[in-house]
Amino acid sequence: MDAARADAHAHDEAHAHDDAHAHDHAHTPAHAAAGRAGHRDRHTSAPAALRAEGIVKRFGPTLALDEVRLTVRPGESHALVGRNGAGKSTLVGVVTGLHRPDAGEVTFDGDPAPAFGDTGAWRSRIACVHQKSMAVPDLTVAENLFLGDYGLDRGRRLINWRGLRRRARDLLAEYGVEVDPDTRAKDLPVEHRQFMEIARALSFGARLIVLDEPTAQLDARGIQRLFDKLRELREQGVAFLFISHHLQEVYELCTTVTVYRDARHVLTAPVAGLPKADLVAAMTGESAGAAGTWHAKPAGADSASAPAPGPVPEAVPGSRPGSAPGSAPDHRAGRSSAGRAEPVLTAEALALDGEFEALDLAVRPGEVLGLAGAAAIGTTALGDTLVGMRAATSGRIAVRGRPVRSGSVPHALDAGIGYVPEDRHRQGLVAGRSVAENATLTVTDQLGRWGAVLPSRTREFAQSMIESLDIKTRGPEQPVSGLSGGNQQKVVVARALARGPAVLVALRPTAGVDVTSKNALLGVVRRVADEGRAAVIVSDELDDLRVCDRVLALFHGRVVATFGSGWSDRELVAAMEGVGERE
Ligand SMILES: Nc1ncnc2c1ncn2[C@@H]1O[C@H](COP(=O)(O)OP(=O)(O)OP(=O)(O)O)[C@@H](O)[C@H]1O
Repeated sequence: MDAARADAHAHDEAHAHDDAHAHDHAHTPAHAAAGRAGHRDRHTSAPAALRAEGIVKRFGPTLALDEVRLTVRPGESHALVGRNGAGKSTLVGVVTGLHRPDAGEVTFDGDPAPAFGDTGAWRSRIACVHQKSMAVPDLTVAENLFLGDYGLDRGRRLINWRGLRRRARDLLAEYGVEVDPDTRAKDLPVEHRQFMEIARALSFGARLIVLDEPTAQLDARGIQRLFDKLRELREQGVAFLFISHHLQEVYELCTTVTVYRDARHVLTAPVAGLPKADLVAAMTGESAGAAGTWHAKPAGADSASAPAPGPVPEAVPGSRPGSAPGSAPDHRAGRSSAGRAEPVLTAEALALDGEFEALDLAVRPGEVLGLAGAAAIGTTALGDTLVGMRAATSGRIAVRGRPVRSGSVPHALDAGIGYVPEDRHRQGLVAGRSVAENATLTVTDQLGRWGAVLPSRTREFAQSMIESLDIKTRGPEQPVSGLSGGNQQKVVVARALARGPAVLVALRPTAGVDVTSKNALLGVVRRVADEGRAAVIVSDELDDLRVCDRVLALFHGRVVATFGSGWSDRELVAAMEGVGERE
């Protein structure tokens, strides 16, 4: 057992016996707030808002939860963290009445959980605000708030629309949510949609809300407003279970953290005083490696300075428009000659009306270019345009000097542009198909003669991807729908790499990916460039951008600043927020 593991083990031991033990140390502001709000703490034996004990859940041969436990106190912000596939979503499914556990017990405020299938009773106990909207897009906020609950009209055939709107306004006001009840859900910014769903949950009586990666689609200001709102509600005794891969957010918002690893509970501890390295060690079972030192050595130095950049999976033979990893005589050739070499990807006067203004780009061999900016202000549209998802209003794109037809994904693929889309559910994966089939979707023409896909080649190729990207799956044959969210994202990246692209364009590639896999994925992107190809990362995640050699910050569809690799978080964030000064 190494030191870190021993450390994590010590934590396990310290906290394994009784979750409540962790709370002995947790006299945090939240607990004080809960006390002020009239909520008894454990010393006056208040029952837990949620207690799950000995939960077991299997999906076929997969043991997703192995006798895990979780206790959330009234008015507490409790983080549940763990690597992709650790069992977090499955636990949420169990405690929200979505999955029936194979064993174990769930109680709310000391009462047994409602009967399986009694949705009304479950939602008066607990609600989950998902990453993806659960609202009906074409209905207004008021209609969504009271969907399936026309209580004010019970016994009447007609819905009292005016009453509904008034009640919606009262409800939103009660929780301090400033959203117009007449807005259609599809027109709401993500942040307001989340507020609406929180208000809806509270209106059913729930005092415990699960937030599943709530900040995934918010910009920095949106995150602050969300956190302010959550703190305010916590003061009123509302408890939160916060699922996140952003550990700094766990430290900022939560008072207690529980870690699951490989379907098991490994740690529950107060957040204050828990070193981040210990938390990561508990998640991974090993000591945390140095992260984020992508540019530790000057350009042209040996690439060994980057943290654990796993090997880029071998692309399917004969499939690569880009240079083959093995064929690049000098793996660092790209970076060292980045200034001179012909660009791999160019865009000239590229523009898309309403999204971004005419801009020029040149990404050279060995270079990772970052396009930084919130999704809402043109960066996603720019990424989509580079990969053919959207047709530019004007301008040209070329790969190694060869023009690429605008607005055609197949043409972009043939030209050597590999694409990691942002929304893996909509654009990334075919749910019913296996990991192997999904990973090779872009190369089926290379996997057998005359269009026949040879299962053995598909499997072999998928297996190498599974190993290189550390995809947690039962094997290449498992349907992707059975993978955890983060592991699905890795399959999307595998698919983009399958063709050995000349340039890899990745939109927020690490969204939903755990802390260790994030480094592995970014390492793969880095290596694509180090092998003499090129990469573009479109993101507002600072960790994604750290791997870039050059970052262009966009604000309202315009490049407002350019950074080399030595930027500080503050100056890059300021540029993305439109208040930067560096050009
Ligand atoms: N519907 C399902 N069918 C089969 N296996 C499943 C299903 N849902 C989850 N699993 C398996 O259960 C395990 C736990 O998955 P879960 O989604 O709970 O992980 P997670 O911790 O939420 O991961 P992530 O951070 O990637 O979302 C994984 O091995 C996953 O493959």
